Amino acid sequence: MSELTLTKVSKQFGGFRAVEDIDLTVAPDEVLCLLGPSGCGKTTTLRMIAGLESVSHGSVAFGGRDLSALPAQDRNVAMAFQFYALYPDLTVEENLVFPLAAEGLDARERQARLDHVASVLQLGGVLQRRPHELSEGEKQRVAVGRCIIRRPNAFLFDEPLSRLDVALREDMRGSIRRILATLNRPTVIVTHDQLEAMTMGDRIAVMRDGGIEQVGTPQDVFDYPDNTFVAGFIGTPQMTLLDGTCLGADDGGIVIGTDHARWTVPHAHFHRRPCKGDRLTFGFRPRAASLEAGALGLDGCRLVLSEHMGAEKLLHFDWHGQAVRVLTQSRAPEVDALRRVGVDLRALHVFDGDGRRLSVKGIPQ
Ligand SMILES: Nc1ncnc2c1ncn2[C@@H]1O[C@H](COP(=O)(O)OP(=O)(O)OP(=O)(O)O)[C@@H](O)[C@H]1O
Repeated sequence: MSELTLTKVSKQFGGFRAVEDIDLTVAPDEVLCLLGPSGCGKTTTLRMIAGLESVSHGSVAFGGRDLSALPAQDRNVAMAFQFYALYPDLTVEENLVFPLAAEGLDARERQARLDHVASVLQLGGVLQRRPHELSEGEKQRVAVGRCIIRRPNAFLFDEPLSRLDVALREDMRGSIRRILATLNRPTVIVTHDQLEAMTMGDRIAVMRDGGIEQVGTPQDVFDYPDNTFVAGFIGTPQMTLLDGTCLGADDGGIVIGTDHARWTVPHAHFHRRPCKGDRLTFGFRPRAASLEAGALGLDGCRLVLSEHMGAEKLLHFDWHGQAVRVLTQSRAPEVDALRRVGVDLRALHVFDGDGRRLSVKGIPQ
């Protein structure tokens, strides 16, 4: 099976550049999630892969063969905007084999494909039912079946689970993931839901303003965001990001801080060392911060708001005009109470003045 490759792909709508110079490779056995805020170019990228939108520059290729000039129907790519869209008057079986109508397959091959899809998706018991007689999960599986029965070169999904309620979404994330793993075709899923991207993607491409900010495994993108955009976008609750500067160096390492605090961070923490006077951004996840001691201490944090999040509380502090978030199981202080927030140095992310990561990968989280 062939990999999907995008090389320097751009899309121009009149004077507006919706997608700019995107490079991506999706392996045959891989699920890649395009994740990003509204309007960043995810759907446009997917439509260019499908051939529903022409590329302004660059190429889309399968197994090294450039398909950029081919119309959608000649690309043999399955695109599902939603996993829904079943024909209400047809049975499950008829819905499933419908996409094969134009393929000119003989009856035996059609039956073999149907049997395979019904067994992979566990639909054998409902083949003679109509959509209104199905549960939501079964409808979803039929819709997936309609995509996979054609055995396309690649699968493209746009916000596949967005119409489902929360419980079903959770359930379907797992089952679709398992189904996709058996298909051995490059798969691209567009989503603005990071949990969906984290759970369904082998890798995530984080997009912003038509470009790709970072591509990596869910773990990598979460643990080692390349820049402050990815750091702030990935992870709920959001990473705390504080403005500061490099104050110089001493025997222990690089001294970083603000007007209100200074900390020495060992040289080994940096893959690129900042210079004295450089603007920096420091980041840490709310779960890595606590009201106990930590090498990196923020004295005088004033509690603004405490939110219950099940077993934990999310505490919103104001630290000299900067927002600091702490996720804790401890009792919340009173509003306006002053507390010291502590952060383990190993959990500290440091970015330069342009928002690019300076701290090394490999710091235990
Ligand atoms: N046919 C078009 N003509 C002009 N501009 C377009 C066209 N299609 C998309 N755009 C613009 O291109 C940008 C990217 O759109 P796109 O739909 O790819 O974003 P998206 O990341 O999928 O967003 P969402 O999550 O809201 O669907 C947006 O600013 C959009 O308004």
